[in-house]
Amino acid sequence: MLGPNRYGKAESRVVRIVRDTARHEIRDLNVSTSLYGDFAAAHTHGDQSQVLPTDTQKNTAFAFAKLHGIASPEDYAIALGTRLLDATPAAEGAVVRVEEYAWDRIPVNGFGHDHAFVRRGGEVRTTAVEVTSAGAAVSSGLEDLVVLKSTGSEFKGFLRDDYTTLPDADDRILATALRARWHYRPGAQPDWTTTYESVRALLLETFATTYSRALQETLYAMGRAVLAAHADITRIGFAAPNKHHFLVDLEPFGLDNPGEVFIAADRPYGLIEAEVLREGTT
Ligand SMILES: O=c1[nH]c(=O)c2[nH]c(=O)[nH]c2[nH]1
Repeated sequence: MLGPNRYGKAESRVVRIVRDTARHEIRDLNVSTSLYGDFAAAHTHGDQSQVLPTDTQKNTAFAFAKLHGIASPEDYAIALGTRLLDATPAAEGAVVRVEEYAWDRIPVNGFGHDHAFVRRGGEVRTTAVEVTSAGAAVSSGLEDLVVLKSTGSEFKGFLRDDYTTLPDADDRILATALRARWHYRPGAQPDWTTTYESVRALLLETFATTYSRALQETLYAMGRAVLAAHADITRIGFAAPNKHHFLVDLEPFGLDNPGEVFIAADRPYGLIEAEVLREGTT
């Protein structure tokens, strides 16, 4: 038997320039769409009559960047998902995932240039919208928010067995490339961008100011801070690689090393994942 299935166009790179004035704006997105529903005939009988081609989905992503603009990734994804669902009778749902890459104006003589931009490093803003007849379920997030604190972090008192070699750490570097995704309550229509910026600021501030007994405790504190400040958000999930920094033994060179020189290991890394939910939600 055919099991669950979905199909769509992954990673359309949609760049939208707003050029109504000499001072241009840029939005740079990576857009993935998919449809699910009753597409059994396409799998069992090669019948494409209910299949809106992935090529059409891609075209719609570009057309909607022109027609609707990109006020925010969330607004754009809701509009696109609604259109794809409406256009496809067999579809029960449309899922639109967006990553946004940020560009800053290049400073020239102290002012941001009108039409020359420099890509902001690393961090990506994300959204995932699922549109069904019940409405749009929206989650938003970020990836690769790389943060480090050079003290204020320990890891000790852990379970030990025959294979444990890790010593207690009273004062270590804590670093991660954070992935976070938060879910809005059904029907919420906050200012998506203001909320994104507020959540990002709360994550950073909590990371900075919370003494960490483990990355697990830090994630939980960050999640609680977000839920406390945003009634529209029902849960937030994290994936945080523990980017280990090991103290280098400088004794062979007659040097002490009181937490000053580290080797940054890129792998393996601890991978700490957690969700924080508002009570009464699942
Ligand atoms: O914050 C941490 N959590 C762990 O679960 C763990 N395990 C480990 O080896 N180091 C760390 N650090």
